[in-house]
Amino acid sequence: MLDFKIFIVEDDKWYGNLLEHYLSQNPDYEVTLIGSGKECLAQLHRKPDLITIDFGLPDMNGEELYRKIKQAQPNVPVIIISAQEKITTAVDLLKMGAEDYLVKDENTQQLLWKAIIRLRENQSLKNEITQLKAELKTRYDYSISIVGKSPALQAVFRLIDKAAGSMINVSITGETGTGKELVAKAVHYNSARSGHPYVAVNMAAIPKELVESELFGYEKGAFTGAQNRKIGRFEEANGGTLFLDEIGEMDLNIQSKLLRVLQEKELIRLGGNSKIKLDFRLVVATHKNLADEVKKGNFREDLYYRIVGLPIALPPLRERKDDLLLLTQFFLSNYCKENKIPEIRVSPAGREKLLTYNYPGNIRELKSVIELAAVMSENNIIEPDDITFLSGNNHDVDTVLNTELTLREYTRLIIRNYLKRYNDNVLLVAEKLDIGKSTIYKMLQTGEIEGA
Ligand SMILES: Nc1ncnc2c1ncn2[C@@H]1O[C@H](COP(=O)(O)OP(=O)(O)OP(=O)(O)O)[C@@H](O)[C@H]1O
Repeated sequence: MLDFKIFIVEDDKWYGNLLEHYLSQNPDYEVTLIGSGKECLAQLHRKPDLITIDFGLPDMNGEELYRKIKQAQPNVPVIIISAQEKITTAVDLLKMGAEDYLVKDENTQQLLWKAIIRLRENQSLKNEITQLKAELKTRYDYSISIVGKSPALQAVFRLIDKAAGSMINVSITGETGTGKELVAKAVHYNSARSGHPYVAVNMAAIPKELVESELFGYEKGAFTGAQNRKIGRFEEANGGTLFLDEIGEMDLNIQSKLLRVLQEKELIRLGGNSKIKLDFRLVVATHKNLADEVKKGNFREDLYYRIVGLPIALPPLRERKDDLLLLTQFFLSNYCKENKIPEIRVSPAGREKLLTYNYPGNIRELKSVIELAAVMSENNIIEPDDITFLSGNNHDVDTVLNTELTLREYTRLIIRNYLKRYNDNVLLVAEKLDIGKSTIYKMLQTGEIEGA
């Protein structure tokens, strides 16, 4: 460990030597005794980790020296040691940011010893927090966490930059598992609001009757069971970003309340009467086409225009197959690192198989497929047999069409597939495909298709 440099500024030589001797018992401490304020300032270039100053120095008083030290080195901790017990002086210095204020008596050395230990513990916590914050930032440095080189994704990156650099609302659309939440986080953590909260609420996951209290919060006694005040999610996001996922699921009554909050930038908790000022950036996401929902009367038009802000549309994975192998590599290497196992590769035939599937669950599904394949693989190589597609539909539409079957054969393939999906329920399959049930029965009778 590097030595911890301590300056003791004390004009009483005997007392200074006492402190120096006492603190030097710790071999990690490099203690320097300094006799005056001026000399202390002259030595600051040595970058001490802590300075203790005697309040009553002959050349300048403790407060003046404190200010000068802080001007030169704002981050160095300073402990004041004083012969006088004037509370107001102590309070003033502590308010100005002094680390501690110790009164000279027979316990001073021990108190100082303890104060230094406390200080170092706090410093190591602070360092840890700074390091964690830096890590968090790289985690959301989207060029690392959002993988993809396809032109479609590059366009998304440019929009994330635009959104992060402004305060505009953002609306993200895309099928399930395309990375909507990842984009919302990237916008927040790269924006000027990154030091403030990021609050995510999934509208589809909150029971209807709880939505209002969850979003707006409530005062004690607002309704039966409201035993304490609860801060709502809007308020929690104050200063930061509120991410409303699946906004298309929000019911019309809540939509009008959200609109009011956005217009007035304030809310009243349920059962309360004081207005609370709000300031957050709204990011919404949906897998639905909101403009269509507006046409159908399911979504308020005025709210739609308020929230649409900067739209970011995420392409489905099947439309950017050039990213698929990159993502595969990314998930595989994460998997191996997390499980502390040697690198696993995908064989050329395995890669072919991965590329023929259409991934209705998009990147989330690819991740699960890859992790399962990694578990199933032998000798650190993923072969086609190790790969199982989760939706049970191994046929990418393009692949099926390229097989060039006859119409009769296509019909057979489709009916067989549906019967498998709906547990041989002929009536349901006939209804789903909008064909007569007798067509299916006939094919079953002649053995053209076989039931389960
Ligand atoms: N481009 C990408 N690079 C790396 N991982 C990604 C990428 N896109 C998505 N993922 C991963 O895929 C999973 C699903 O992403 P996310 O939850 O952001 O999708 P979503 O669109 O919000 O899904 P849903 O609509 O179902 O809520 C997550 O594990 C996420 O980390």
